[in-house]
Amino acid sequence: MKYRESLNIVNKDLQLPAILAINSSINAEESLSRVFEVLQDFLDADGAFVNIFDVQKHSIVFVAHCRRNGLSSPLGSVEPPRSLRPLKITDKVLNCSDISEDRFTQKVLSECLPDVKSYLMLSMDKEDRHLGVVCFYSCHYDQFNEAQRNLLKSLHDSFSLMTSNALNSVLLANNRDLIHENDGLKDCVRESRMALVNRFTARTPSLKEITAKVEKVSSTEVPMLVLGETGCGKEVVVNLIQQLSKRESGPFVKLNCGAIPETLIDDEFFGHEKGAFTDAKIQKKGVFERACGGTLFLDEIGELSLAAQVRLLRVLQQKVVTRIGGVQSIPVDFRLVAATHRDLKEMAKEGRFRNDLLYRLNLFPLRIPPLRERAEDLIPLTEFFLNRLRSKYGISQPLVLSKKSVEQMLNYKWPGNVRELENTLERSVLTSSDYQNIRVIFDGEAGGLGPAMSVVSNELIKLETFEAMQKHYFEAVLKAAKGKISGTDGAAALSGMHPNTLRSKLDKLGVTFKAVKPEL
Ligand SMILES: Nc1ncnc2c1ncn2[C@@H]1O[C@H](COP(=O)(O)OP(=O)(O)OP(=O)(O)O)[C@@H](O)[C@H]1O
Repeated sequence: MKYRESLNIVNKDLQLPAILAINSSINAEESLSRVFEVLQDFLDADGAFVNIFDVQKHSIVFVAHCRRNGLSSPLGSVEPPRSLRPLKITDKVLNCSDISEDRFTQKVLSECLPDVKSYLMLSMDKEDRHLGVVCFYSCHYDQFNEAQRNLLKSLHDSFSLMTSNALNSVLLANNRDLIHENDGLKDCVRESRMALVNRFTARTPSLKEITAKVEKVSSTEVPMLVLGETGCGKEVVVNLIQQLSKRESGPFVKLNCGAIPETLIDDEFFGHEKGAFTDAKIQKKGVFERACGGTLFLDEIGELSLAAQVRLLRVLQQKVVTRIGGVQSIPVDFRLVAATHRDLKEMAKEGRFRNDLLYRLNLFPLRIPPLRERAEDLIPLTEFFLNRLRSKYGISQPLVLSKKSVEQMLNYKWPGNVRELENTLERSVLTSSDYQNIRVIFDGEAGGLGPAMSVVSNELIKLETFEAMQKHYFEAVLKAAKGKISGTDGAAALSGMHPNTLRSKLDKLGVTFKAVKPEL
């Protein structure tokens, strides 16, 4: 046999053990060190490495490295040199006898393996995409011959598998990093959203108790039903549920069932295809579809007709919807939170609410007690609202309720609950002439439920709109200040506001004034 032909013959004695060594592990480091052991005498290489190209991070990542003396050190990753191009590797393996002829590789290895002088390099590509390389190197020039190159060429497919496994591991790790980063970002968003909720919600003792319950089930997907009289804070609690849930970054879709006429409920629920009816100019998604991946809040669920309840139940069971005029079944994935001031059990007994729907909704009911049963909440809520009013109206001094008013408030029944408290305080502050001794004016329409009603003068109970009240108040203040805005005896000082805030307030209310000349 001629010398040249003998070089083309692959060393069969080594081929099979090498393939077995490569395939012995899915861990690239283990495979490489095993195959290196099999090939090291034949190749007479000083070391070998595998690197892959990470497209996401645009870097060359060394995933495995081993050296003849058994020592290997992690090589990390490097950015591909921008101004240089890699050598084109034809016929699967490149035999480079002098690294200075391949400036790209020379640059890539300059930091981590500066002593490399020659190498056999297998290029791993898939459909025009470069995956990485497997390289056996020497610290001497002109180390490798054709027989060695042929052997590596015959192992190309096995090395390919090893490289793509390594690439997958890197991509998985990247994914994990991204998930981690995403979780971190979600935590940040959640914290800032919670801070926002905290800013607009008084952390009353009852609310803390409710929040603890909500947190307990926050990792589950159970539907929740929030019960309570009107104005007691059901929506506040629903917002908390959403913010504490796993779906907090998903959509939060609200539908007030009491505000939708029966004829439109299907359209709200299911949406429609373009052209489904005369007015259907464009396609519309229903609430179930819009809430996909997030939370659907059905407020006033007790107002749903029996027919609409059937349709809701079907969606909850089958988790698919079809738009009006459509044929396609669209899968929907949402968490349901419902609220009502009605007694659904009573309604079910009377046949006005479906038992099967109630059963589904009532897995985790949260009852918010009316304000009259939450004496411990009254003071923190009052403080919270008074502080909010101060910043809303730019009042610099603290707002203090009269002692008598506080007593009346504690005895009052608050039929309109927290909403009534909020409105009552706003009205009282706006009509008060002494912020250090504010007399609370209770709701005249409340039906004489509290003792306070008797002490409020009828004239005040004939309530005007807030705007009109404010207008009258500021006109009176201006009159008392003889039209002066600033200064110690000016209207701003009298109303405890900054002069600029007062001017813009007067502007908004359309209060015109002229400075009145002091009488001589
Ligand atoms: N803990 C709280 N802190 C601050 N404001 C609150 C709190 N609870 C309720 N409120 C306020 O009271 C008002 C009524 O609350 P909310 O709308 O949540 O009540 P609701 O029970 O959903 O009422 P409805 O049955 O009429 O829909 C809102 O302005 C809300 O901001």
